[in-house]
Parts: sequence; structure tokens; C-alpha cells
Amino acid sequence: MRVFITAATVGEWMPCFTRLDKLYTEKSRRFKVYFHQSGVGMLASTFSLAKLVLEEKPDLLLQAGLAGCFDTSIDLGKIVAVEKDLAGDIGVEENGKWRDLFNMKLERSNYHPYEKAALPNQHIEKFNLLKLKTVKGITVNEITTRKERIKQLVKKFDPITESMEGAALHYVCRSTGTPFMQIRALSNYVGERDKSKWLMREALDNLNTALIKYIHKLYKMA
Ligand SMILES: O=C(O)c1cccc(C(=O)CC[C@H]2O[C@@H](n3cnc4c(=O)[nH]cnc43)[C@H](O)[C@@H]2O)c1
Repeated sequence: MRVFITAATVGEWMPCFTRLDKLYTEKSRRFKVYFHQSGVGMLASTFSLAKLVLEEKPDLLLQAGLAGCFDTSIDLGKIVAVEKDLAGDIGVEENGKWRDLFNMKLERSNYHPYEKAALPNQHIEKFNLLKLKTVKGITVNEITTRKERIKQLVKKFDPITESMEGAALHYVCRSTGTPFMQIRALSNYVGERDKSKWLMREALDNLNTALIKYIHKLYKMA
């Protein structure tokens, strides 16, 4: 089994890369873990993930990263698995409402790779090995900051996470039939610009601990 761990930046998986048992990266012949940097945002990540998938044909593509959280009742630092993602800022703001490509009739809500106007992960039950809380995510190119936009997005999509690469993973993998998982550590509440209120360090530590546990479980299962 060939597993690729991908993140927007190397910093997001570096602690796992340095601590992971060599069994998984070198010694085992039946199981191999590789690391990949996709770049930040939907443009860079769609291109690099599509290239990776077409050239390497992974058995599992595992995206790991930080995310903003819309739900302030969920503790920062928590690790979640994104079961459904979609582009949160491709569309138009009209009369105070957010209209996406489906509302604009520029995309069909059930045309592959879409299903009910979203990009669900049909592999989540099989690959949610750590039994993480499963959530709906949205993906944006512009980090959401305005209160009014947050309200629009919550009303329209009822998301828990916001990232800048999640939908790219779901789009590329659903389009190519590649098994995938998206694991995110909640580093901040969406719209919070005071970085002293972010839990970036703790989120990264938790994310990498989860990655190491995940690979260990996957090895035993594969
Ligand atoms: O606002 C800044 O100046 C800034 C500087 C460095 C990093 C950031 C990030 O927000 C990290 C972006 C990275 O992590 C994901 N992420 C984390 N929180 C959010 C969010 O609230 N909204 C969207 N994406 C977020 C994202 O996937 C990026 O890869 C900011």
C-alpha cells in the first residue's frame, strides 16, 4: 500500500516526518508512506494534487492541515475528519445572500464529481481509523473575516471547518477514483484575527500525534 500524506505547507507534517518509524517510510516492502506539499489555496493544491494522483496513483491520499472552526462550542486543538467539503467562495454575494455555482446554474448539483451540490468522501467509514468526529467543511481562497460573510456562509452551508485546500482534495480524488481522507486540527475560530487567541502550536502537535497513530493503525489494517 502506498500512502501519501499531503499538506499545504511542510510545517504541517514535519513533526510526523521526523518522528515516524522508518518501518513505514523505508523498511516495509508492502507499505510505504510518502510526504507531499500541495501549496496553499485551491489553485496550487488542485494542480499539485492532480499531478500527484495521475503520476503516482496512491492507494490513499491523506490531507492533513489546520483549519478555522465556525462552531465556538468545539474546543480549539481538536482533530476532526472532513466527511464533506465544497468551495465556499466560488459564486456571488447578492442582496446579502451567498449564491454558489449551483444557485447560479453554472454547475449541476449531481454531475460527477458533485453529489447534492457537495463533494462527500465516500471512503470515510473505511478510513476514519481514529474514529474522529466527522464534520462538513468549506474551502476558500480568501480567509473569511467579515461577520456578515460568516453569517452568510453558516446560513448557506452550515459548515464546521474552513480550510484553503480541502475541496481541492475531494474534487481531484472523486474525479479520479482515488481513496482519500482529510484530517484537520482546529487552530482558530473563523474570523478571529487576534493570533494570540489561535491555538496553532497545540493544533499542530495534536495533528502530528494523530498522523503517527493513524499510520500505525493503517499499517496493521493494510
Ligand atoms: O492571517 C495570517 O496572516 C496568516 C498567516 C499564516 C497562516 C495563516 C493561516 O490561516 C494558516 C492557513 C492554512 O491553514 C488553514 N487555515 C487555518 N485557519 C483557517 C481559517 O480560518 N480559514 C481558512 N483556512 C484556514 C488553511 O488551509 C491554510 O493552508 C494566516
